[in-house]
Amino acid sequence: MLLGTQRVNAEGHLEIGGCDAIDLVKEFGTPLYVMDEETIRENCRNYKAVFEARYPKNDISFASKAFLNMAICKVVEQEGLSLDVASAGELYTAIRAGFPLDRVLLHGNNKSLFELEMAMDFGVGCIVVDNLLELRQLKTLAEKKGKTQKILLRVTPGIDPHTHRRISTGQEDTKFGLSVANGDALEAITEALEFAPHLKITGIHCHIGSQLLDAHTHEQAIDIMVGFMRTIADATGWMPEDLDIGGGLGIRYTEDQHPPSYEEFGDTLIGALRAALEKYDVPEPRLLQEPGRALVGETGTTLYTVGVIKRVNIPQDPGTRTYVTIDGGMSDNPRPQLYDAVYEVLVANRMGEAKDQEVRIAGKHCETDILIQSTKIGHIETGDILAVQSTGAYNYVMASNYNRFTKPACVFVKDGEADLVSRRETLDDVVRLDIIPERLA
Ligand SMILES: Cc1ncc(COP(=O)(O)O)c(C=O)c1O
Ligand SMILES: N[C@@H](CCCC[NH3+])C(=O)O
Repeated sequence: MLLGTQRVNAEGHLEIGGCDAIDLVKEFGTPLYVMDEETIRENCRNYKAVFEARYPKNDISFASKAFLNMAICKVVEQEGLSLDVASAGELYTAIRAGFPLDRVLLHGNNKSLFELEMAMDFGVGCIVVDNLLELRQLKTLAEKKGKTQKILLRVTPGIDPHTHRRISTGQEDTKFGLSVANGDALEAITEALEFAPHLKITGIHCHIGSQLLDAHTHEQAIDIMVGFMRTIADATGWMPEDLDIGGGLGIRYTEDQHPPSYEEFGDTLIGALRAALEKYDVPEPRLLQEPGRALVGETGTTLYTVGVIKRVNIPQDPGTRTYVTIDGGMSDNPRPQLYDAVYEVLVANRMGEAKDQEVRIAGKHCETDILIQSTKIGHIETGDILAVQSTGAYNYVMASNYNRFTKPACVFVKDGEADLVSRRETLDDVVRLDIIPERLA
């Protein structure tokens, strides 16, 4: 499977964004996160175009938790998307990149007073309120500052999206949002309306889960959310103007995964929305979405250098297993450990070869950090370059310094050019926050 601008060039090497992966390794080293800028841009444009064609009253925010640095803020801004941030750090990145803050939404299930105040002081367009404590704190802050803050209320539609349990958020038993079913959400909305003019609630939000490989749960969520809009209007006389259905569309990590195309997803969502608007007699809201993974996931490739190759005996047939060890692991991609995530791998310097041996790809941490349990590749030697695909979402942003590894560099490739957008950490970076107190010196 080749994704985005990935190609095999005349040397039999993997090429991304017109750049030979082996040249990238020579220039930037490994592990290396390579992001295919043209495909990110195309994805932003296509996703937007799909919804604009089907339901013009809409706005798409990129969920920056999936991939964030200052360079992506520029790309997202240039492509006309809004930005969803979920912490002071994500917000600060947007601020430092000069992202228009009226196009930023702030999320978080336990926002600190510092985060709320920062958002208000910098003029963040919308704060997605998760709970009553936050609602009341925000009202007090807005009153003190003499400002009107736009908000959405995050609600729990009470449906299980059937994805990995650690990335399911739409069910009743969740730390996120307030329940539609037990009346908590309606109570909070009634209170929010009383907080005018300090708070201006414009609508409701839900996010049901991530890496969803069909649109069925989104359809259910839309029905519940629009039904809830009717309930709100009947109970309070106020009809929400905004309906935010979060993100969640899945991507291809392996060839056998078949998420809906943007078009299919758009058809299903807008079909469900129109049906629900009619069913509950609700006027057209502005439809907001926050895709993360679907815009960047398939655009990332991580390059690693192969080190130790070890054959070990195992009790079962055929009796041996080959461990191919890379120069990274769970510190640059914790997803296999956290979510049993699966990945495909290419040998970037031997692209045309028959895949005739089964191997296990292991990391170099003091853990059994297996990146890929079992995969077929061709001939492999120490020094070869492995390219793990679909690492554009929740990899770079989830990297850690476990075992005091230095975090890898990240490059954007486009039209044969490669630009460093986040440099590799140095050993000095690893100790830069350490302090030896005087009594230990
Ligand atoms: C509130 C919210 N919005 C958007 C997203 C983006 O999700 P995804 O990357 O699955 O599109 C998430 C993460 O799952 C989220 O929690
Ligand atoms: N980090 C998760 C996704 C979390 C979604 C954010 N709400 C993953 O890698 O799949």
